[in-house]
Amino acid sequence: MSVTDSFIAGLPKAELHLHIEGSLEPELMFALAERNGITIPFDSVEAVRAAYDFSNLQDFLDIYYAGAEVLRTAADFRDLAVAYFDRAVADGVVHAEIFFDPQTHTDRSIPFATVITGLLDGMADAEARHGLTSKLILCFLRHLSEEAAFATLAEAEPWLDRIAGVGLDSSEVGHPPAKFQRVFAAAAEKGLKRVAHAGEEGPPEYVREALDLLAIDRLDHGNRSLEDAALTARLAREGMTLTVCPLSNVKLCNVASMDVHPIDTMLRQGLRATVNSDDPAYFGGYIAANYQAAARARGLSRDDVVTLARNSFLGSFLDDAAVAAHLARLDAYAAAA
Ligand SMILES: Nc1ncnc2[nH]cnc12
Ligand SMILES: [Zn+2]
Repeated sequence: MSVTDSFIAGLPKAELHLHIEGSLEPELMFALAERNGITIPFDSVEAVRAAYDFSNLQDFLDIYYAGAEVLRTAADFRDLAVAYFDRAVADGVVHAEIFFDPQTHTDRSIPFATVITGLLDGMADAEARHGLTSKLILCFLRHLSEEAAFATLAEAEPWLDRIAGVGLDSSEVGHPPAKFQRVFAAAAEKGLKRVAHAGEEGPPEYVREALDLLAIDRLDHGNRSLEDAALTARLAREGMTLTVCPLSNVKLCNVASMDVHPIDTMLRQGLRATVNSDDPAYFGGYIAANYQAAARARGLSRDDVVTLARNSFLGSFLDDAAVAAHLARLDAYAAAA
């Protein structure tokens, strides 16, 4: 059976790959710039959107880090998170595990505590108003040094009971997972989960390093794993969750067009693929738009999109009872809709 946009929007789902700084819409960017007395190098919201034309990951990252300049106070981080959660709820998200990049802020002298207290406030607001649960994943910027990552982990120490895991993002090629093996081991010793971007632009070898050297619990993107049949078989065998981001892949030119996106190939090869929005303010759509675009272009069935949503709960860091409760609600939705 073909799948409708409204079925997708109402489908209970978890979002597992979302950079909170990447949910900064141009309207909020202007509002925060004004509130904080900052001048930004754009005349209008339309001019900002027009600048979002990327030919690779680095093109995007340059603009994304510049955009984050307007985030200064705990209220800014709270407002950013509240705006994301409001949009996510409208897209059927019932649980979100969100990335934040503390180094983007601490390197501008914004205290770690300012960032995290604002985000935690926004998370509490989403749970109170919408019943949406969420977890935080602290990402190390891989273009920076191992030493800087260790310093960030040390700064996070007072907050570790409110951080579910660590991740690895930013410029992939030239910064292999091996560079962060020791800091990931230290994070594991502190009881933190581990995820890493790998195989977005980098080769399958980076995915192997993420598995073998970082002992990841989840693989962010992972698209280029498909170039290596043995690696693909291993990911399927090990039940590794891939957090795939279709609109991001097209916008960053990692996939030529949605018509050739490999999301259906991933499912057919037995990979536990999920669909996510990555940096929705920059890539043209939130999670439902990602499901819808991929479903339309690749002819996904209703069962396929239910499988993607099921995978999002199975791949989450929720406990078994919470996962079971979400799966029961998902099954009830699929049976009734
Ligand atoms: N898609 C992406 N890849 C790597 N780092 C990122 N930071 C924000 N979005 C990212
Ligand atoms: Zn990402």
